[in-house]
Amino acid sequence: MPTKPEQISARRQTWQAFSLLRRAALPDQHHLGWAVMWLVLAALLEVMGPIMGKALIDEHLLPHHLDWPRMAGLLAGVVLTGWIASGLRYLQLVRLSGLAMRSVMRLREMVYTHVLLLPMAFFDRAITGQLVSRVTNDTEAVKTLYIQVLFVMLDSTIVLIGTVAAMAWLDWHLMLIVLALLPAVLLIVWLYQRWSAPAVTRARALRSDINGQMAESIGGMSVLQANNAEARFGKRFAATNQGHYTARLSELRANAWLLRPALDMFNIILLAAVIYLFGQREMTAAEVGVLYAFISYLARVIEPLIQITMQFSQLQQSVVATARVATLLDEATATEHAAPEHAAGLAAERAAANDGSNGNDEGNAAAVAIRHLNFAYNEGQPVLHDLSLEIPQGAFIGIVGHTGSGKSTLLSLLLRFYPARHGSIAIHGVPLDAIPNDRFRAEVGLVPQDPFLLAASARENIDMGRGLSQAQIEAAARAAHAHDFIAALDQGYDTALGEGGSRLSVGQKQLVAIARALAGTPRILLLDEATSHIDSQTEQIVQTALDELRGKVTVIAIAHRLSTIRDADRIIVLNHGRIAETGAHEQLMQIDGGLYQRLYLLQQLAA
Ligand SMILES: Nc1ncnc2c1ncn2[C@@H]1O[C@H](COP(=O)(O)OP(=O)(O)OP(=O)(O)O)[C@@H](O)[C@H]1O
Repeated sequence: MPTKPEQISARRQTWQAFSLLRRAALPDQHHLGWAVMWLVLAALLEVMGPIMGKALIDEHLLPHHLDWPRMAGLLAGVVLTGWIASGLRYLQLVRLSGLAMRSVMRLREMVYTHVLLLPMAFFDRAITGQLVSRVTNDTEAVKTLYIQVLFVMLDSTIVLIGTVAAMAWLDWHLMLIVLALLPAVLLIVWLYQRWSAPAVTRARALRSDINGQMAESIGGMSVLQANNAEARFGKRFAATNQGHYTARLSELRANAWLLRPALDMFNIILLAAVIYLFGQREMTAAEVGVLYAFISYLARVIEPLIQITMQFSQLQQSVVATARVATLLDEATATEHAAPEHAAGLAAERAAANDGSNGNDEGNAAAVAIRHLNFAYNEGQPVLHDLSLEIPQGAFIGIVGHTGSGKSTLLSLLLRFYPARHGSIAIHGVPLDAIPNDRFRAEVGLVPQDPFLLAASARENIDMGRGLSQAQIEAAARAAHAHDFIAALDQGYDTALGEGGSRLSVGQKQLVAIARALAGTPRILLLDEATSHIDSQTEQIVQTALDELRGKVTVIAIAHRLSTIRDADRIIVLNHGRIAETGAHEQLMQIDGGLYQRLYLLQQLAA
């Protein structure tokens, strides 16, 4: 029989979830073994209690056979088995909870580290909220899977099997009658789940809406308040919140009106049936003990059945969530460029080449050499066409062009965010993909359009975990003209800058971002529209900082504001992914009707 695709995917998800579960718990394997052993022992002891109770009643109380030491032994047995079982359950829970928590911790670390290594292309299609939810909520599902689902199921199954076996040993006729009535429990739980499932799904969806609305409102608070939309948003939130409340209420109603009463009623019916059947028999002394044991066992049969059935929907949800984490972990990470040995090999090759003075050594090579570069994000939609470009070391290069002309794409390729498959890019004479990651990141600095400051101190924002000395941090801040305003903050470099650097002005944030890039002493500095959001005065400061870098650092700056790159050694004008014009400002202004001239005049007019 052919297998349906959804069956395959459900099976694949289950397989993915359980293999991830195993991977996360691998270092704790021995705890798992102990937890199962405590669980089995506790269940067996719990089954033994009523058997000893029965012996006490049958052999001593009813026949008035007062063998005190044996009676005390049996009584102690009843009490002790219960106590020891509780103790073992505690031990099992400690082992299991520890294992589950550590598995979640390990998984979170795995997911976070993996996300950090993913290629930029992945983030083009990723949704931030969903990724965060993978790291926080979905990894938590692993804990649920261990503690709530698998162990409750295992526990309930062991208790059920043990209890049914004990009942069969006591009176197998009666056991069969009890078993015959049990499918009714399954029917009740099934009905409950049918009734409550829509409410559970609705409540879950609405809870995620509540989180979403809250995040959206906080993120866009300025727009929200500026548009006087507080009341409207408040109303929308209240409606969602009310919906969530109603859904939770229906879920609880299903529990209160159907599940509990029906099960209690069923318990009573079962009890009545057992008592009635005993009533039909000739009551011997032995029968009283069996009756006591049977009554003790009844609850232990129904409860595990409810637990097992109730866990199924939880199991399904946890498997789906865990499989989502597994899929994320299966995403291929960005290429790890040139392993250290390879890098050492390259360095040796280059040294040998230098000795031979072939003229293409790092010292003389262009800072950036691009040859016949073609690039498309999506097959068939080229963004860059046959681009060739040579940038000498220490030059200041401006890149301009209309929106969508490919400026940021070129920068992304220089930053190795995407692989350049057609054509080549070399930095200081070495092809991009032959430069080891660490060296590449040290050599190329980036100042993005959005400075992205951490909710940390000015020092930490410049250092970015590189362990730089105060002198290095200060030198970078001075070079970026950020030192004076940082030193004037109440705690200087140790001042917390607030979330997203909220304590600083937009221009100041950008200067901190420049300091951060310079702190790594890059040989090439890339600026992606770093001046587009700042005032003219700060732009002047940035220009001065860039001027001071001339000859020392190769600067490649994309700028919408042409004043930023007016003084560049060379300006490259991109048009639909091709180099349309190139030259210094004065040269480009000579081209009548040229793209640069038009862009410049338009900006002059606007100013
Ligand atoms: N991640 C991406 N996935 C698919 N297409 C993209 C992606 N980024 C940019 N593009 C497309 O590539 C083309 C060039 O975009 P790019 O961002 O490089 O232009 P730009 O010159 O930097 O524009 P702007 O000045 O507006 O930033 C555009 O058509 C854009 O739609």
